[in-house]
Amino acid sequence: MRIEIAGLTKTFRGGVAALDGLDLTVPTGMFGLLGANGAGKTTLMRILAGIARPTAGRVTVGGHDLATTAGRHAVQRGLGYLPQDLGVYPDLTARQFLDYVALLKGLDDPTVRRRRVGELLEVVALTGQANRRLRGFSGGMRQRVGIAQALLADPRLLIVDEPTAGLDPEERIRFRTLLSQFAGDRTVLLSTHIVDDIAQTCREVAVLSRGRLAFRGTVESLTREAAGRVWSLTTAGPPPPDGTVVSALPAAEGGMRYRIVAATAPGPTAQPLEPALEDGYLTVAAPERSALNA
Ligand SMILES: Nc1ncnc2c1ncn2[C@@H]1O[C@H](COP(=O)(O)OP(=O)(O)OP(=O)(O)O)[C@@H](O)[C@H]1O
Repeated sequence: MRIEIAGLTKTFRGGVAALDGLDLTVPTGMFGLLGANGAGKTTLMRILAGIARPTAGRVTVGGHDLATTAGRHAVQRGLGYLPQDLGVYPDLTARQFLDYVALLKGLDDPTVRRRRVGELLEVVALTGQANRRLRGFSGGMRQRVGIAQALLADPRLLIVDEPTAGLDPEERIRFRTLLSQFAGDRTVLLSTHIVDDIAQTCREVAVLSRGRLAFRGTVESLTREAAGRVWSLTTAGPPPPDGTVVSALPAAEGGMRYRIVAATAPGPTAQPLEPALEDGYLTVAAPERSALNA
């Protein structure tokens, strides 16, 4: 299910342009969406889910135009959405909650519904906790309930907004593996701040910056954006003012060892390094600012 976005603009009251003439094509499979806080990721996802309306521009999902009521309904029938903050009813058990959402999604036949809920509890490895109230669930368990509710109607398009924020490493890995397994010939749009989640699951990625497309391409080509721009510099003094400090570690020989993304060597003793995805992301998303020196 291909998503075609052209000239997409969303301006909020007060003049904030959350999206500013965005052009983007999203193919079938897992697709990553990266961007700093406020870059416009959630706004884009809400528009794709039919919850928010654009100020200008055109979006089609699987050929259906989101500007029309018929188009929105067609998209919503094949859509699963896991928002940043999924409201759950704490007094319901996982099974009751999923049953309730399934009913809202039109799974009217109780036998079909029971079977589908049971299947999904199995998929997200919560069968053993199915009859516990959601109030006692950990963040990771709640996110798994969230993904189960998003998958109830077997969507062709799954939109997930920062699903791994706040999860411990084990839960994060489990969750992103689940998404990859689900993707197959469907479209999964994964928005996150966590560059590693994209590196481990997506072939292609887009980077949003201030409502515009800063990059679109393969994960490898985003990494290559930083080729020749990543440096290691050990110094007892402060980091150089130009460039973005990616990491700072105490050096064995004293002082600090900085990993720096900068167009030119940040000092005479700087050593070139192989770029990683995070370096590529910083090159396209924040070329003008340094993490430590901003
Ligand atoms: N309902 C709203 N009213 C006014 N401004 C809004 C509204 N929703 C979002 N914005 C603004 O639009 C911009 C983009 O916000 P958005 O939530 O889409 O970014 P984001 O990339 O999802 O950020 P985050 O990673 O923090 O969730 C921000 O400047 C935000 O303050």
